[in-house]
Amino acid sequence: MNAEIKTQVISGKLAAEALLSEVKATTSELAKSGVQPGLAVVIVGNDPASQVYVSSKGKKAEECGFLSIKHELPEDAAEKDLLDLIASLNRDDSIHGILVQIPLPAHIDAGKVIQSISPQKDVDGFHFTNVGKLGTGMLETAFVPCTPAGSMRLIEQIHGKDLSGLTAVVVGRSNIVGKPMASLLLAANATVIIAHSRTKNLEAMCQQADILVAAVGRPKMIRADFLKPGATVIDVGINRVAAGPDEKSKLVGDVDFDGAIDRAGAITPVPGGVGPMTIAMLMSNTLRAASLAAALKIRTY
Ligand SMILES: NC(=O)C1=CN([C@@H]2O[C@H](COP(=O)(O)OP(=O)(O)OC[C@H]3O[C@@H](n4cnc5c(N)ncnc54)[C@H](OP(=O)(O)O)[C@@H]3O)[C@@H](O)[C@H]2O)C=CC1
Ligand SMILES: Nc1nc(=O)c2c([nH]1)NC[C@@H]1CN(c3ccc(C(=O)N[C@@H](CCC(=O)O)C(=O)O)cc3)C=[N+]21
Repeated sequence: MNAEIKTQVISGKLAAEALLSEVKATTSELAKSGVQPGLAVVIVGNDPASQVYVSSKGKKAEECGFLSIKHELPEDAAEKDLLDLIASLNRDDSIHGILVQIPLPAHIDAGKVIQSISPQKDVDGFHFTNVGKLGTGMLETAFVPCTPAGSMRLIEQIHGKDLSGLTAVVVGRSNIVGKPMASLLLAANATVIIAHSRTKNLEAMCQQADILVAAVGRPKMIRADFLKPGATVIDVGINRVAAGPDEKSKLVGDVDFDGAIDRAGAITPVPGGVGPMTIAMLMSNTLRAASLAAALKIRTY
């Protein structure tokens, strides 16, 4: 390890445990007034990676004391069946959060499905209403996408809530990670650069970053020489790669962790970084949805 830089490995696992224990405590408080948060997770098809994520979301929801419901639709389910299911979950008072696992099969219009979820139950923060609130800085009432929200909490551990004067580079511009991440960094006063596949000289761009967020989906693409010494590196990438001829596949991020650790000031590992925070934020968003729904039941006069 570099003698001059003492690199901090940011544990998303620990931060997620801390957040989940807060969620559990607030859930027990809410139970006293007869409210139990309910999360419905919908999965279409049997992609093995999606199955793993969905069951871990269900397990965490139960651990938090939530009502946890899973709906599994076959790969060839009609779009209308999925829309009908969402309509019934929208009407169901015991369900406060609805998550439709992405990706969906190609014959289903994912955009249409996402927009059919009630914005008040959109714990993924993908509905236009929530995207618009985030984009216009109305964070008090928005549901913020879980991965960027979780990443912000990890950044907060290093830099606090106010990122004034810091340059943040987000590599990736997807609607579920890159763009909302950039909006949150901007809302926290960072100067934000969004890089993507058409960016010229990515390496020089990344070297500007006091905070670098990698959300690309390319294993170990961000190397040590992309980093400004001492930078905070948030690795969102989850890439399953072959480990060896007879070994099981393993997970790697978008950052070359072993190289980057000698140059970064702080860095998230994969696994054990952003991933667990994503799931913890989903629980936090579901609790928030349940609390807001309960508050709205109180008479105004
Ligand atoms: N930890 C977690 O909880 C989560 C992790 N992920 C992971 O994060 C990663 C990104 O996910 P997601 O945003 O959905 O992915 P997308 O594939 O939707 O987006 C990838 C982005 O990276 C950009 N990109 C691709 N190649 C390059 C390149 N060579 N140079 C610069 N930019 C490039 C693309 O640019 P362009 O727009 O020009 O095509 C695009 O904006 C994946 O590994 C995914 O598995 C995702 C969600 C949650
Ligand atoms: N509607 C929707 N919302 C999502 O939030 C959503 C989605 N669809 N589709 C897929 C992506 C991906 N995603 C992850 C969540 C947790 C981990 C996670 O916990 N990862 C563990 C490792 C898990 C493992 O070993 O496979 C870790 O990084 O330590 C990873 C990825 C949520 N996504």
